Amino acid sequence: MADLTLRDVKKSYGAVNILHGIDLDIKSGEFIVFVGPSGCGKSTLLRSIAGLEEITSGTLQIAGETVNDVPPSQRGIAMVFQSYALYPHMTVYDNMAFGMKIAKAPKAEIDRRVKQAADILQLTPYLDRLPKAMSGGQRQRVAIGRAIVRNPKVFLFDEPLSNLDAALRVATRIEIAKLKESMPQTTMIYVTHDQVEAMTLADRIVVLKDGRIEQVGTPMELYCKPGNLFVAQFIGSPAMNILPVTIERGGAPTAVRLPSGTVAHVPIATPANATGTKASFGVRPEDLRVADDAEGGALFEGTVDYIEQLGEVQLAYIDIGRQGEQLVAKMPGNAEVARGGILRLTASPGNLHLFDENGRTYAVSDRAVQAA
Ligand SMILES: Nc1ncnc2c1ncn2[C@@H]1O[C@H](COP(=O)(O)OP(=O)(O)OP(=O)(O)O)[C@@H](O)[C@H]1O
Repeated sequence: MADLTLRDVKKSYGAVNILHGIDLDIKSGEFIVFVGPSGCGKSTLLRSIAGLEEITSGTLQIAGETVNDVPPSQRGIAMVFQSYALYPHMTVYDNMAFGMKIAKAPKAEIDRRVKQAADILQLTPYLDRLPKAMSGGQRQRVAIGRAIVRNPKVFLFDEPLSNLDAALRVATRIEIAKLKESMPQTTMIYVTHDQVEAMTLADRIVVLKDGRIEQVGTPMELYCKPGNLFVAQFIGSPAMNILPVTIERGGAPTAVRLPSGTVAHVPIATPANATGTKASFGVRPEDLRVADDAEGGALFEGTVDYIEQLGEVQLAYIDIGRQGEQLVAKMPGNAEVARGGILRLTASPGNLHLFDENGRTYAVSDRAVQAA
């Protein structure tokens, strides 16, 4: 059981600032995932929590205790790395027992904990094997087992699945989700590049960019209500379509002029003085559908430039504007879409997004939705 509190945490390497004042509250037992583009500081933040990096300023508390100056081994944390970091000459059992042996724990207690962890991770048949006689997925389970044995308050994972092939990633991801269920008291923090891991494992996702937090929220909050353009385009695959628009009339709903010249009524409230300003209009590829003739005006009309057929779905790249604007639409794999054909597309008003000149979301209000 451990809450974590980060207050104005900064980290520099020499003159280079990497983390610019991170404020974050993590509740005991939460599964938190850090995501963000390469180099944004995810690993640095995780390693700072672990104590493997010393923070330059700010406060880091674990279970109410300020741990800025507490060495990693005394923080009650365990970390699982991408590279497994197993001892090649030791059996699975000895790898898992090693930390407790060093800590001079009683033999019977070590044995009980190793066997319990092996049971959770289905490693019991492999306890006498050496790591080289195991698959990548099994080795990563040993690395996780070694961390479980230490009974940590906080479990840290640094891209633990990125060395595994696609099928093993899926299987091990499910193992980690089940592991979380079997350890509901343990706080877990997980760094990944993988959207699916972030969406499926996280209670809350922390989106980082250039050493700053862009947004913290549940996976569905980030997907449905991204706070800004960056989060809107970072969460979801393929990325949300973004088009430059002008606000024709602020209010609720808001009238926006699309690049094609079409005026769309978006059920999002904007202030009256937004009239005439530039904005960004967003719609996710999966929210676009072919407009029904009976439905009246389509939002977009364009020529299919390219199609990527993925089986279950196909991605249609559609030229829609005079300035070369292109939309991606995710459509059923069996939909009749032809390269060079004309498509008329629309989306439910509730699935439209609007961002101000600075990239911040104009929030959907109930009043605006009713008015649309
Ligand atoms: N020891 C170091 N000395 C100097 N700069 C460093 C050091 N470690 C990391 N950095 C820099 O800090 C920045 C953040 O690195 P970090 O590894 O935390 O990013 P990340 O978000 O985890 O990236 P990735 O997703 O590629 O692993 C990068 O610009 C990196 O070059």
